[in-house]
Amino acid sequence: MSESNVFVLKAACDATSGIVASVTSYLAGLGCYISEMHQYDDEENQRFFMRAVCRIESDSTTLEMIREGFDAQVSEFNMEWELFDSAEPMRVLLMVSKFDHCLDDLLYRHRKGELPMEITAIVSNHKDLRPMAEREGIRFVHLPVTKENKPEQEAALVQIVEETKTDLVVLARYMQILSDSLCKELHGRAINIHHSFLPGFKGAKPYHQAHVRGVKLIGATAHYVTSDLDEGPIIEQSVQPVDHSYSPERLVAVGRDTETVALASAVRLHLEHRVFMYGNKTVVFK
Ligand SMILES: Nc1nc2c(c(=O)[nH]1)N[C@@H](CN(C=O)c1ccc(C(=O)N[C@@H](CCC(=O)O)C(=O)O)cc1)CN2
Repeated sequence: MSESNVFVLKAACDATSGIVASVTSYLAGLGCYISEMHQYDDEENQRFFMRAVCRIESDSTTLEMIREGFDAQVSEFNMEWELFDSAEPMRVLLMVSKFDHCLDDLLYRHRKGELPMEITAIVSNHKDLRPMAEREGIRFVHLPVTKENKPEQEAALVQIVEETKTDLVVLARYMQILSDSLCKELHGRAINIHHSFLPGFKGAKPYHQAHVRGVKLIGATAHYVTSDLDEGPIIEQSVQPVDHSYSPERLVAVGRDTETVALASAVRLHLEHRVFMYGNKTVVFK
């Protein structure tokens, strides 16, 4: 794929002075124009984060050259960094069970060009949504999961992730709990949508819990998947006001909207390299 002249730099290191000056002078020296820049200094943990969108304006500079010289430039900072070519959309595998609203929404936004991604496959533990995938001309893989075949089916999923060079797995209402080993394999590259405003109402039936509790707000939470169910670093949340007159069914209907909004936003933020995982939290440059 042709290299574009636009790239995104993500970097993090222990906080100290001179980081921004060192990075921006290096990029300017190579004829790069910085069109967008965010930085955050976590004073509590002395950790520094930055994201820059840059355009190469020099004909003699390539992204590979920038990568090759970067470590030497920032060696004093022991920096974790990555450069992403904006012409290379992330490769994304979507997982779903029976509820179709999040998958449908992501496919619509992708069709409208809102989500810069290559969809590598749609994987489901049920056959119900195969027609939705086929309508879009996307490979559909049915991997039914039982307690007995879970390791085998998860191994099949990992093989698909590897053979399709998938960068990100999105659990768009996939209702099976991923094993610890799969969570480790997909660390930092699997996003789940939980149908409640975490930390409230974990587990498979949050709307009924919300109704019983009589909440006045319901919502959804998009988070990175970890072995601890519904405990992963939160990327995005969305809420809607409700009241005593809402039946569980109406709560589910309103909840669907919060799920699609939260998940689409979280996926877009990840695709645009705007999210840093940091302990069990995130830093997000919107
Ligand atoms: N390792 C993780 N796996 C998954 C997570 C996660 O946070 N960590 N999130 C879930 C999604 N989810 C809530 O958002 C969720 C899905 C399913 C269940 C559950 O209890 N499932 C039962 C089976 C239900 C069924 O077959 O329909 C189970 O797996 O025994 C709880 C929460 C996705 N995976």
